[in-house]
Amino acid sequence: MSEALMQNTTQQIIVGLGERSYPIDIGAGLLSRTPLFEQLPQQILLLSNTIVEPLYGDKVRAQLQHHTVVTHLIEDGEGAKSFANYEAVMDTLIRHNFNRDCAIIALGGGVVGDLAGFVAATYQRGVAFYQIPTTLLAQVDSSVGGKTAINHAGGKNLVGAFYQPRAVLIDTDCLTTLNARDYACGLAEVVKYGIIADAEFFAWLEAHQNELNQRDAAALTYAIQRSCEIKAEVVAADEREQSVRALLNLGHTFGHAIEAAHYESWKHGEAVAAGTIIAAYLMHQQDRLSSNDFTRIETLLQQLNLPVRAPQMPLERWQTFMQRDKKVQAGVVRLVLPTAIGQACLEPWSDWQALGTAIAAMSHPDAHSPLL
Ligand SMILES: NC(=O)c1ccc[n+]([C@@H]2O[C@H](COP(=O)([O-])OP(=O)(O)OC[C@H]3O[C@@H](n4cnc5c(N)ncnc54)[C@H](O)[C@@H]3O)[C@@H](O)[C@H]2O)c1
Ligand SMILES: O=C(O)C(=O)C[C@@H](O)[C@H](O)[C@H](O)COP(=O)(O)O
Ligand SMILES: [Zn+2]
Repeated sequence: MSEALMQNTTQQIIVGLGERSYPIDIGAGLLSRTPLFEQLPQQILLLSNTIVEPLYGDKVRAQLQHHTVVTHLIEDGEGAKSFANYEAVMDTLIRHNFNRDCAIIALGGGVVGDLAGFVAATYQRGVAFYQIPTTLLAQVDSSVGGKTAINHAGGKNLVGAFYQPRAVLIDTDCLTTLNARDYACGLAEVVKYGIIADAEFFAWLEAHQNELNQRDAAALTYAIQRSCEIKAEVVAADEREQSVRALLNLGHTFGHAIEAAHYESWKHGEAVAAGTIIAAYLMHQQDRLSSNDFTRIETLLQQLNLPVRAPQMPLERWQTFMQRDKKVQAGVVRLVLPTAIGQACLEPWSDWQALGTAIAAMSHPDAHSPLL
């Protein structure tokens, strides 16, 4: 048992959604805790992938010995958030006669969590859902807030549902096995919270970038905790993205276009980092973000091993994907735009010329992760 668990240093954050409120527990070694979750039903589907299950599957199943557990594994990678896997998981549930009082536990990163959540939202019109996120990105972002989805060839997350988990269990020890690129991806979403909501947190990230890059346990736990606090607060205020929740999409309108065009070579966090720079540059160009703040954003992302230039694509290609963004209203793209560190707004944007200039300035033919 890890020292943190023995000292009982679990942090708990509540996502306040009335009767659908749920806890996020954060700590080292939590996978060895009994029970993993309160009031789990008898039938459990453990959804994981071929990378994560060999690492942590036994630990989870060891805590579920009094339950009937069926494990379903999907392949690794963004491509697994697919209609084919959605159907395959449904087949497993039906083949094993899972009833509506079953539970689905997601063990993995954002891909596993998003697919598991969408299955949980729709199997027999909705069954209990639990998240055990194992990437930094999933721990700070995707496991919290109930956005679930699969991808379509026409774009990211185009088919999905808002469906909240019953609980989220974050074992920070899982991050020891994560590769450097996926670790950096999580930091992109952490930086996002600083930019949209908390200038002090952003300054803390600048001051602690060395510790974060070295995965220092204390720094990492604080970064996860603060990120989850911000996300929980935003989701509680606007569960279905009618207003303030849209800010969590900073960099994503551009980022999703990059991902959709380059699923093989760009990971979500990397695309979000490059998208954030485009949004920041656009505001800087319009004199609505100071050059000091623009430079701070660019520098921090670089220091955290994230790309700060997007791949080059014709403007029409950007436009095709961006027009499918879920924030589009009456055909007009709405962008999340940083106006200062700690502050952002959501704005309709129809000036494609200015957008094209910003995209071109922040794109590069050799753009890719600095860790490649
Ligand atoms: N629902 C939301 O609110 C939300 C938020 C952000 C991102 N997302 C989605 O999440 C996905 C990205 O998530 P991600 O970055 O976790 O990607 P991912 O799920 O593909 O995981 C990244 C890689 O890490 C591996 N992995 C996972 N845990 C590991 C561990 N502990 N040790 C070693 N390897 C491990 C995975 O097998 C994969 O190869 C995207 O599809 C994105 O759209 C959703
Ligand atoms: O929780 C949210 O709200 C977010 O936007 C979080 C994002 O980091 C995440 O990538 C989300 O899946 C994007 O959602 P989408 O609605 O743009 O598909
Ligand atoms: Zn994201």
